[in-house]
Amino acid sequence: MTDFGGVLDLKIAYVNATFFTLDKDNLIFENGMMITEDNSISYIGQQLSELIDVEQIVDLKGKWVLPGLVNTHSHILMTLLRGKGDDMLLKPWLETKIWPLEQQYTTEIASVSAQLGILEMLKTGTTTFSDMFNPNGIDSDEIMESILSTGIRGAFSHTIFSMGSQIEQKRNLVEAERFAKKYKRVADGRLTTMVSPHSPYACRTEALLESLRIAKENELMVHTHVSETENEVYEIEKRYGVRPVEYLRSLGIFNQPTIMAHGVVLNDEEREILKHYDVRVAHNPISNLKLGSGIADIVSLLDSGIKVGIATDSVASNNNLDMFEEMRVAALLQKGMYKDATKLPAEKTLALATRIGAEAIGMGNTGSLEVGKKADFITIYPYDKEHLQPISAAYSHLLYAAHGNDICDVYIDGKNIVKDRVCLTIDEEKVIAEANRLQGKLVC
Ligand SMILES: CSC[C@H]1O[C@@H](n2cnc3c(O)ncnc32)[C@H](O)[C@@H]1O
Ligand SMILES: [Zn+2]
Repeated sequence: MTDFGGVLDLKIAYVNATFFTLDKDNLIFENGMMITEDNSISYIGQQLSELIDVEQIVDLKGKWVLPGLVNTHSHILMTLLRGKGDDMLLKPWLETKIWPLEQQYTTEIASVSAQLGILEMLKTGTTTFSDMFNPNGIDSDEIMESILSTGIRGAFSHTIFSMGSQIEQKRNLVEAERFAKKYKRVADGRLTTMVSPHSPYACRTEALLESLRIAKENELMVHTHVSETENEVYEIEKRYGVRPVEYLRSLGIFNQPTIMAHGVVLNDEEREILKHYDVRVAHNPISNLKLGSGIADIVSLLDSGIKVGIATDSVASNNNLDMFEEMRVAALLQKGMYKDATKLPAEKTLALATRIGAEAIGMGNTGSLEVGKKADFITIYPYDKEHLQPISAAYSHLLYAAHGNDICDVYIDGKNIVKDRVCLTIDEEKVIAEANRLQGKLVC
């Protein structure tokens, strides 16, 4: 595979900015400085008067600098399905709209979807994401090649289903395993893989057990949809006599590091199981609202000591990939649900969308501005933005007032990927034109 840009081994100082570390101490350095070497952060703190061996100085003049956002659950190949299935509950949405549309997929549609989705992610400040690919009729090698070239960081999986025949399921598993092995460590770990059985309702027991075997043998995380709706819990109880969490636990899935998307319908006993096995939850507040699934009780998950990340799900149920919007909705929902405005305060919610989200997907080498972590960061210039005035309360503005379009620059692995709102790795005009040409081929 071609590796976008090779390894960057310059020593660079970023100066004249306010740095929000979002580390455990939530340090803020006004008039601060960050030095990066070999794609990692080697200094963060007050501006130093003497710079030793620095080869380049980047003046960030008045900008806010924060770690890149981490989207813990998405389906980037669904980006061309934006607006093609609104105002429906999950089950009919999947069965009568999304799955028939995904049957029409070609590698070209998937590839343009990936480029458009990543363009949107990058330009709204997401530097890392964890994604489940739709496996129908696509050449995942071509898709991975095009994702690699964008410069983004992520963990990808070829989703495992058992909805067709045994032969189709077998083919699906073989491809998922090949994919998981091949892309386990690409571009110095910038791209990696997970193993993704779709859900307890769309996978037979044998497919879940095979997924577990692949994850174990290759030391990979499991990423799956669990307890998204009341209907799912009812269906699984009817099929297996136990709720989804107990069913997956009984199969041994949680013996492998696991991230489950949704967790909308959980009780205290299930939260205890998740905590015991260190299962992480990807919270998709907007998708859960739009599909009428409900509101996940994030406060109880966090109180139980469970790691929670924030996520968008796909644009077919969101309908954008703006993590600023997602964070704000996540915080407001918990306040409203608990009738308690102290729930999910700004700093905590930002931590879920950065450091804690990164840890939840096993990529703890990013997500905060700390010495030794990857140089993945984003900037905002607040001074010319009326909705970020007065500038006094930065954490508050980042959560309650900012939006994705405020992002000015994006750096990943120390490389400048977005500069003054222009993406340097994707031909924006071409991707948008291709997306508009191809979307007409998807009909349902
Ligand atoms: C594109 S990857 C795998 C598979 O997941 C389906 N999907 C997308 N969003 C959801 C969701 O919220 N719950 C369950 N399944 C979902 C998608 O259609 C793909 O087939
Ligand atoms: Zn999903």
